[in-house]
Amino acid sequence: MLDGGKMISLDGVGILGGGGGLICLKRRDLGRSYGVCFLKWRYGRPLCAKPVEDESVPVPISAAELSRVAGNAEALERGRWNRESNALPRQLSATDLVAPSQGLNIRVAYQGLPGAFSEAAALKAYPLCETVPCEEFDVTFKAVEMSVVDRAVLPIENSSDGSIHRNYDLLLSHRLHIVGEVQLAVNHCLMALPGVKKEGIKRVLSHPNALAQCEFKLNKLEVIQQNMHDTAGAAQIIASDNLRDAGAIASVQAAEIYGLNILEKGMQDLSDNVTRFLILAREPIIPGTDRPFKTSIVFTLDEGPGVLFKALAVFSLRNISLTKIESRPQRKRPLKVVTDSNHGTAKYFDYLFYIDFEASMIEPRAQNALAHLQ
Ligand SMILES: O=C(O)C(=O)C[C@]1(C(=O)O)C=C[C@@H](O)C=C1
Repeated sequence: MLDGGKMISLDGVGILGGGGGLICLKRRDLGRSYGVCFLKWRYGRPLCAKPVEDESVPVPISAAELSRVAGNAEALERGRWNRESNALPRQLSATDLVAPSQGLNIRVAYQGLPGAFSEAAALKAYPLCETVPCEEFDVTFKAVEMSVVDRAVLPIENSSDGSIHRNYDLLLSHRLHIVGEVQLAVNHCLMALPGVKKEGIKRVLSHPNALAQCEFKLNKLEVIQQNMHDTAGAAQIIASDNLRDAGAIASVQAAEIYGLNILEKGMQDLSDNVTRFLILAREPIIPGTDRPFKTSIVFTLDEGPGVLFKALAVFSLRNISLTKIESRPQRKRPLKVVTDSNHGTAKYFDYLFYIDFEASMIEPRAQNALAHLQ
C-alpha cells in the first residue's frame, strides 16, 4: 500500500472521491462506518496549465437560471397557492428532468479544436451541452478544477491502441472525480484541401493516437507522419496555412468545419475502433444500485511473493469482475531497493496499479473488498 499502508482511492465512476481526505462508508450489514483513506498526492511537478482565454471564462450561473432549467421558477418565487390569482406553482414534468441530464446549461471541456473526437464524445455524453475546447489535457483538468467549466471529457483508452497514459497520470495530480464514461466509435478520414489528390500528399498530420490507429494504411501511402495536438487541429492547420502537400487524419465533422475534402473514410486499421472517454467533475456522484456502477481505484503494493495475485483475489473472492488493470511507474519512487539473503541487493521498478471493477461502493461486497485490500 502506498505511503505507510494507505490505499489511494482515485475515484469510482461516480463512487469515490478523487482528492485528499477520508470517505466514511457505512457498512449496511454491520451498521457501522469505516474510513477509506486516500491521499492527495502530487509529484512536485508544477502544473503547466496555459491561461484560458478571457472569452471562455463563463458567466457564473445564477440561481434564477438554475430554477428556470428545472422549470419551476414560479414555485420558488411564490412557493404556495395564491388565493387571488388561483395560481399554483407549475409542476415539474418528465421533460424538465431530461434537460439537465442531457447537458442543458452544462459546459464540458475537451482537448482539441471543434471537430475533435473528444468533442463528439462530450456531445454523446451530454447532447445539449456547450463544448469548450482546450489546448492541452492539463488545461482540460484545470478548467474543471477552477470552475471555468462543469465537466471534462478525456480519452483514457482505445480498443486497438491501448491506454492513454498521460491521462492516467493526470488523474492523480488533479482533484477531480470520475462521474461516468462514454465510448465512441472512431472513424478516421484522410482529408486534404479541395483539388489535392491522394498522390499529391507528401505528409499526413494528426494526433499521435490517431496516426497509430491508422498505421497500416499510412505506411502503404509512404508519407511522412507529423504529430499534432489533436485531429481537428491537423485539419485546421492545413486549411489556415493552405498546405497543398499535406493531408490530415480527422473526423467527418472536422472536414466540414475546415472545408477539406474527404479522400478516404475508414482509415483505421481495425474496423472496430472505439475510444473510451472518462467524464470528470468536481463533485462525486452518489453510488447507487439502480444501474450498473464501476469503481476505479489506484494503489501500490509492498514487496513479497504473489502480492499482486493476492490483491486481485479480494475481488474474485467476492465475485466482482475487473474490467481494466493498468500499471504506471511510481514517479515519486520509481525504483525500490530490495535486499534478499540469497541474491543480495537488487533494484526493482515500483508501480502504481489502476483497477476498474464492476460494483457500486454502496454494495457491502465492494466495501469488504476494499477493506480487505487495504
Ligand atoms: O484528436 C482528437 O480528435 C481526440 O479527440 C484525441 C484522440 C485520442 O487522444 O485518442 C481521441 C480519440 C481518437 O482515439 C484519437 C484521438
